[in-house]
Amino acid sequence: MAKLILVRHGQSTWNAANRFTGWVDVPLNHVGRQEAMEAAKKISSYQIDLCFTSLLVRALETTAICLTECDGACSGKSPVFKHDTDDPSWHGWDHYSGGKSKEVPIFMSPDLDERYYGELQGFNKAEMAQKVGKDIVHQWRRSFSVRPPKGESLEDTAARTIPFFQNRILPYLKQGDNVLVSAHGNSLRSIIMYLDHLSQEEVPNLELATGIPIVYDIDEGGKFTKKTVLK
Ligand SMILES: O=C(O)[C@@H](CO)OP(=O)(O)O
Repeated sequence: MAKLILVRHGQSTWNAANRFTGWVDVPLNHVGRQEAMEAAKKISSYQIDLCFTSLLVRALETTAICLTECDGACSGKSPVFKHDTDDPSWHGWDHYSGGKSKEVPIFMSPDLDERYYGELQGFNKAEMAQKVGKDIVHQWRRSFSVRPPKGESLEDTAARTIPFFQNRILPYLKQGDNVLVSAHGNSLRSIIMYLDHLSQEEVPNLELATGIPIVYDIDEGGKFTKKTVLK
């Protein structure tokens, strides 16, 4: 029985300022780092075999804190961020060989990045609601198929996150590995929509808190048998 642990990054500076963030690469604030430390404690009994994260620093920081701020999660192994060794500007792996017994590899992918918020990025959410109306802003933020101006809908986001989940993450779960995924409110909402079989009408009500791990049990056939929210 494998575990899939999904965690939305801790509070970022722009979560705290109530600004549309999307692909703007803002870091965690103090509260976010504390939340990530709490998440680390909550997942410490799971013995994580590998990790996937987006490329955005708030998810990378959350990953690093989750895998270093508790004794259990890495079972004495080193967490190692895996960069693209085909990139000619990359250097550094020549004299290191890792492997499952020594490290917890962390794979980074833009497919797990937050939904792109287009022209809304940087604007305050409450001020935008006053300007264009609460209902329109709610549609932009939570509907499945409505796109924010020049941005991605949740449907667009799902078109990259779900194939990534099926092709890159699920094979590890099927072979019994425990996998941590550190990502974002909407990239994770799209994955949870798929895992929980939520309809387009149900998904607007799905909200994810920062830094709260969600654990799924998966059997050998890749069937999801249980979901636990570690509040
Ligand atoms: O601004 C964003 O990128 C996201 C997540 O913080 O916001 P929302 O919850 O409004 O989709």
